[in-house]
Amino acid sequence: MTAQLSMTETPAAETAPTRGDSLPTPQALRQRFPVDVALRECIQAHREAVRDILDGRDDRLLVVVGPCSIHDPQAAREYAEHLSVLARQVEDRLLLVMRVYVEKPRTTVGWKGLAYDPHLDGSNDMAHGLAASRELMRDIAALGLPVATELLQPMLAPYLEDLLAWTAIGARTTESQIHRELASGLEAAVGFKNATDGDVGVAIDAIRAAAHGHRHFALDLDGRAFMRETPGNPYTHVVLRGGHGEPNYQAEAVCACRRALEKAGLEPRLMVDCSHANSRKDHRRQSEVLLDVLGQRLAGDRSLIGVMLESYLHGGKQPLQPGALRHGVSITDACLGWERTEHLLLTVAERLR
Ligand SMILES: O=C[C@H](O)[C@H](O)COP(=O)(O)O
Ligand SMILES: C=C(OP(=O)(O)O)C(=O)O
Repeated sequence: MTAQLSMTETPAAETAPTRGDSLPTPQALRQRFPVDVALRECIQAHREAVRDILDGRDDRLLVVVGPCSIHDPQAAREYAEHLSVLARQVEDRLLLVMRVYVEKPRTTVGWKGLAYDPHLDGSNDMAHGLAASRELMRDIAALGLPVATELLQPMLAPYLEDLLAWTAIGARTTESQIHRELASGLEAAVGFKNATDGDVGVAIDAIRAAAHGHRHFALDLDGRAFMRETPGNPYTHVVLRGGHGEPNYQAEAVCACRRALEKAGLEPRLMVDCSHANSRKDHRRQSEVLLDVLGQRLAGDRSLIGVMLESYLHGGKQPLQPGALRHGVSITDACLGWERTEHLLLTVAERLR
């Protein structure tokens, strides 16, 4: 049995946190990778376009598409080049927004993303990771592509939020008050995933919480703690991602979600994530999910405002073995390859015409 320690007996090693390297402030990185007036207007236009879809003023389908995670900024740039060409080809029916996910929530432990460990070797060079993340997002926005990410660590928001057109709060954090507060102050629209066990109620609660103004603990652009006052974010929606291996993209589940939103007095608008439990983690099944959702939409369900796809230059995934990585293949969840993605989105756009 372990004896209880009194406060004075607590060993120093247990109380003193380990200090690592200091990090640049959000302001320093914003100065290093600035957003000029033209780009600010472009990002503003991207946000407006997403809001118009959420408000039903624009009947295009919102498509959040891109790698499960970014581990190689060069490959992500290549992907963005392809996507920006496709975005123009389908822009009459689809609004393509690129997933630029630089943080990954893990079920237990694992690589946590470009912002944390950009060299993929456990060195956790976060100063470089933050810079690489901001620079990449800025370059992608400058290509004319709206940028989406999942905000996981609230301290990262001030480094990136001025670049975002759409943000996810993930299945593991939708129930977190801290993430709902964060969402309430974002200018980008926010999709709240249902929980990993499939519970959609927590995402509906999150929408209500984020619509409210909050006062919460935050860091300002100079890295100082302050009390942040948020106006509340009316541009939020549910993202159905399935749960515990069971999908929830079929008409019955979509209808149940729509009814639950209406019952709560909320706008019935939702996105389907074609990956994760909806594809039963088999990337090839994302096409099947997307085509089913398209069928529901064509049958008249206008609450389905968008879809999410995990897609990269090449299909599948690979283990993280530094030095032996294949170019453009995911090191987290398996993705559709570019050719299949392009064919699928051209088909969807055509059918929506
Ligand atoms: O989208 C990515 C993963 O599903 C999520 O980050 C959890 O990953 P893990 O279960 O491999 O840790
Ligand atoms: C982690 C993700 O999804 P979820 O939160 O649904 O697991 C993701 O989209 O990368």
